[in-house]
Amino acid sequence: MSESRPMSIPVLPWMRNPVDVEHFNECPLVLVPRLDPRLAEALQKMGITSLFSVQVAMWMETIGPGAFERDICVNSPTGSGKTLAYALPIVQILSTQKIRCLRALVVLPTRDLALQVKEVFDAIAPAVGLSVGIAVGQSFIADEVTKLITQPRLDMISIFDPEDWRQTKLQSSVDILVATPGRLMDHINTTKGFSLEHLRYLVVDETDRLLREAYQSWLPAVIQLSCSKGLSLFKEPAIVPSMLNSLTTIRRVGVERGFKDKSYPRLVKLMMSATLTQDPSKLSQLCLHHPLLLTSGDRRYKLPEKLEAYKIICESKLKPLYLVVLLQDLIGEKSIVFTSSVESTHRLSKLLNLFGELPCKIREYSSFQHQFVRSKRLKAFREGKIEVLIASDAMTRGMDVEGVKNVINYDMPSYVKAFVHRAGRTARAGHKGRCFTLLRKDEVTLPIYFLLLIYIFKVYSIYVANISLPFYFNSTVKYKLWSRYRDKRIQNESNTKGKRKILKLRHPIQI
Ligand SMILES: Nc1ncnc2c1ncn2[C@@H]1O[C@H](COP(=O)(O)OP(=O)(O)OP(=O)(O)O)[C@@H](O)[C@H]1O
Repeated sequence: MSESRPMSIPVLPWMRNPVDVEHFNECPLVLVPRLDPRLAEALQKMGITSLFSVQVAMWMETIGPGAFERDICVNSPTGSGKTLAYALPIVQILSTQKIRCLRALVVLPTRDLALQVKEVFDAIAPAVGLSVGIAVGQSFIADEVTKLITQPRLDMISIFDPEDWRQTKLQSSVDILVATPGRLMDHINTTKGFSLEHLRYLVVDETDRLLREAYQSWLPAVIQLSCSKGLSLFKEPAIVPSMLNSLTTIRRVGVERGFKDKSYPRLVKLMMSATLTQDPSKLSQLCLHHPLLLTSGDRRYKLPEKLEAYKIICESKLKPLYLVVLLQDLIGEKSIVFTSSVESTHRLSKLLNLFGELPCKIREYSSFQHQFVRSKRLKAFREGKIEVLIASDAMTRGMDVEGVKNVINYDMPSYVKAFVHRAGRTARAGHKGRCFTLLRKDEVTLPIYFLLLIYIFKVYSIYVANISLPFYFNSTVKYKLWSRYRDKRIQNESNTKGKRKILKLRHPIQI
């Protein structure tokens, strides 16, 4: 898809020698060393028969010789299986200690994403006797408290003594908690018995987005509350070389320069994103210990292997018509149409439904709707009852919907990251997918001085978190001619009802 280019932007020292997960081949479950048979069975029930590269690499750095010694940052493409890459080793290692208390916390930016990740944990954790909880906004906190904290049992005849109640140490009834930052802080500040003192693993999924958005400083609170001085409640099982059998790790085992004799914090941090930030000021908030970076290939952002990217050049005022023609051609396939804002999502959805000629169900998915409506629409989209979702960027990062064949950028994303996450809603888990981007002429050919400016900025800047899409698009994303559209013409016909006005294009649609 894109030629490889060495990282030319100065980055933190530990980011300069990443482990390339592409060194690890996909590994059948039967060959995954030390995988708990009960987990293997649970994975097979999910239809999973082998682990992807990033999952194998994570396994080596956690269950293998890496032995969770270091904090791990994963920057691997969308749809490459990052969720299971962290969920599997955490569930396996927690299952080796028979004790019920909150030991793993997974934080995600949105409620829908948290619900999606909880489903993955629910599919594997119970198989090894672990309990998973959820803490997300827009649901009753009281309901969550009853599920997260073991309330002392008061039998019918005992006389209730408030002193007794206070003496009874409220216990966590979950081992793993999946949460959004806002609701997590609610529990930290108000829920009796909610404690992070035994926390061992902190996963920050969609790290760059979470670090960009300030949420009542949840991160320092979690790090501070979980680093209790006391000895850890439980010791990790010592790993003797014989247990490692075929487990290998790309990097040298053992502590590298600068970390000798440093005590290992109990809290292991796992950072996951397809567009991991390189901003030192943001990464410093994580207080990473001896961090290891896992990437895929040597490009900063990588699109899924089987993604086909197309651009359609058209005038702004004709965009709705081009979109209609495109959707007519993609009938029967699940598509997500992205716009640049919640308002334009709302307008475009209204317009397409007013048009009424498209034989497919089109719905809006944005923060204009209440969470309940959004969850219902997402469920209908997963089930195929809705074929086209008109969405804004905020709603879809990380969203994993099986069978999405097409992503259409109705408005050009302003940053490469947005393009990567939008396009990443398709071509997931090694499947094929297509990404169409409607561009105006001026959005395609950047004035030469602007290209020069970007180049200079890239060469001398400390880090270029977001370069503008046209430059990236033209210089790296290869696109193919969408032949079916090359000689497509839209006839100029307006019917009496005025419902439909199709303009004749002065020239065939150029791609
Ligand atoms: N080993 C596997 N074998 C088959 N399918 C898998 C495997 N691991 C994950 N998947 C599937 O791949 C899809 C993408 O997984 P996941 O959502 O974890 O990707 P991701 O890297 O987190 O993507 P994003 O960056 O968009 O969040 C999911 O539908 C998941 O069920």
